[in-house]
Amino acid sequence: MALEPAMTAFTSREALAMRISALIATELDRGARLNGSAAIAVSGGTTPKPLYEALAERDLPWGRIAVALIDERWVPPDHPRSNETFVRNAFAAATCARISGLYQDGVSAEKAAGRICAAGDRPAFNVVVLGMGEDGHTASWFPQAQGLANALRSDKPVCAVTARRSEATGDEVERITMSLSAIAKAPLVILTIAGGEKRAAFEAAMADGPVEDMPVRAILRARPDLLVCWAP
Ligand SMILES: O=C(O)[C@H](O)[C@@H](O)[C@H](O)[C@H](O)COP(=O)(O)O
Repeated sequence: MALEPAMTAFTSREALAMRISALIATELDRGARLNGSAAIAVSGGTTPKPLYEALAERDLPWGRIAVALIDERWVPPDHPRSNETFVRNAFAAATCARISGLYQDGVSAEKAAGRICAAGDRPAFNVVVLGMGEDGHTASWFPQAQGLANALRSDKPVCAVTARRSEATGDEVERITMSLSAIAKAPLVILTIAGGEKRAAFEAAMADGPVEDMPVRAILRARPDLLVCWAP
């Protein structure tokens, strides 16, 4: 029987944050001890805030731990929707953490992705923390988005995607995101979701169907060992 991701249901978002921050801390501490440094790639959004805050309180060698973004809405750090600023605020307690963003002022996401790939300085991540939208997107792999196929097949660490503009929120269209190949390399891949709608979306994503319709399927199928954590 093919291995498939199993969901761990927590009684609350706080319980998820406490348990999973302990698991992540163990992985980062081990990496820092064995290799001298460790790295975690994190999603933006809102759900993971308690998890990041709990992790930032952990007693870790933060000066040797890189915290990098999985993706970025193509807005500057002073924009209210900046993932970089969300992450910097959530990890504020880890004052020595080496936090880096993806946004580059004055250039397109495509141009910045090319520069980042050429620089070749994205770390090998010990842990990746994904979120998921109710439409089945993860990272910035949006359904039917321009650039999605490339993000799912490229061997480059990051690429640009043009998401569909949300009429409701007028969300920005241009994004930069880690590729499937980069995310799937991490020893520990964690997907955190919250609420009934996202649980239903996850169940739908677990069913057969095109990756283009629910791109989270790409990582569920590439890494059926990933840890799916749900809270009400
Ligand atoms: O830029 C982003 O929004 C994130 O990187 C995105 O992939 C996020 O993980 C999902 O949209 C879920 O967001 P929530 O967890 O806030 O619902």
